Amino acid sequence: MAYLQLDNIKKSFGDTHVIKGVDLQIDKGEFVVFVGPSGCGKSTLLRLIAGLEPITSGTLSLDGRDITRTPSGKRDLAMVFQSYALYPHMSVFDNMSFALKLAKVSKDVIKTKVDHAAKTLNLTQYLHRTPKELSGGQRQRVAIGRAIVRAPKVFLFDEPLSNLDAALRGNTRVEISKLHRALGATSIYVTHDQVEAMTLADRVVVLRDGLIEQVGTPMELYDRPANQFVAQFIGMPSMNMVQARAIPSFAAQVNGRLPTDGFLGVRPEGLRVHPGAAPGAPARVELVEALGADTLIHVDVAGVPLIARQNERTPLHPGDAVTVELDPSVLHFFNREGRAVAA
Ligand SMILES: Nc1ncnc2c1ncn2[C@@H]1O[C@H](COP(=O)(O)OP(=O)(O)OP(=O)(O)O)[C@@H](O)[C@H]1O
Repeated sequence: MAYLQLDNIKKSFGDTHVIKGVDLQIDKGEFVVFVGPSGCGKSTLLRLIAGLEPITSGTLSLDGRDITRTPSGKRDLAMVFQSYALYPHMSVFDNMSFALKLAKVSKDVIKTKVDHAAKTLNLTQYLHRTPKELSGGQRQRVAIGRAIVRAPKVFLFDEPLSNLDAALRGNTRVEISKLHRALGATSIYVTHDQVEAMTLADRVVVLRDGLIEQVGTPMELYDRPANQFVAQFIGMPSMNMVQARAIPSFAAQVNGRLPTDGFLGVRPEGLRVHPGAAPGAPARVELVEALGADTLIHVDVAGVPLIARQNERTPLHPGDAVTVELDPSVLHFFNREGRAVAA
């Protein structure tokens, strides 16, 4: 049995079925990230694991113990929220030690644990401050510290970085990643952010409409998506999706390998854009987005809008006539139902 095991977990709010039967095994020490479109049930699934919502049916077990009906406080899990949920009138030290005090841990042990967590999170110099005297990133680190001192079996993170600005988000993400490497704690993390999912996760769980679409390492999902939904959800910009016969020169190139009523998927880096006429599909440039390190070129190929990414800068402009070439080594094929078929 896995360290944390979800067997056919379902959740309904009245007549609304939100989680429709989730099976998942998480190993000790794993960092698992839940992603999916808004409303797919990521937070609800996390809250079911945390015990903040009752599970309608199914079994949840942790370290060999059935905790399906165990109250939240007795599950040995710690949750870090987007909103920090710190006590505003208490110092950082008191915020971090609160749960230990409640558990009647001795003062000396509390001090050792809080000092250690503060050191790990670079918070030592702020221990006497109150939350309002801290930046957003520091507050979130206090919230994480509060979880660390409890040494829970599993850390649960619900979009912990979404209130931070882009730069702080990046820094705090790196800190969470280092922290995970240092502590090796089993973690489940809900996010909207692709970069967080790809960089933090040992495995990513892609959810849609209350069900798991695919579970895999970030690169497995990127390189071998099981279906069109995962293919287009993972990766920015999304994988280009072209009906088999929409672009004749592409159809000729993949001839026989793609179901005739299926779809060809190609990531932006799998398209090459050449100025003027060349072997490939004739196209027109719609938009050029220079991002600094790379460039996104939006093209119209036989009425199909596609996005190409290239590392070098481009002299191309909207309206230019170009040719789009497929890199045959990175193609994805999907059948009519959207399931991946062997390339
Ligand atoms: N207490 C509740 N009562 C009724 N419906 C609820 C309740 N909580 C959540 N839902 C519904 O369950 C669905 C899943 O919500 P959930 O918050 O888990 O989605 P999510 O994937 O985390 O979304 P987001 O990314 O927008 O936060 C939504 O349709 C939501 O409206």
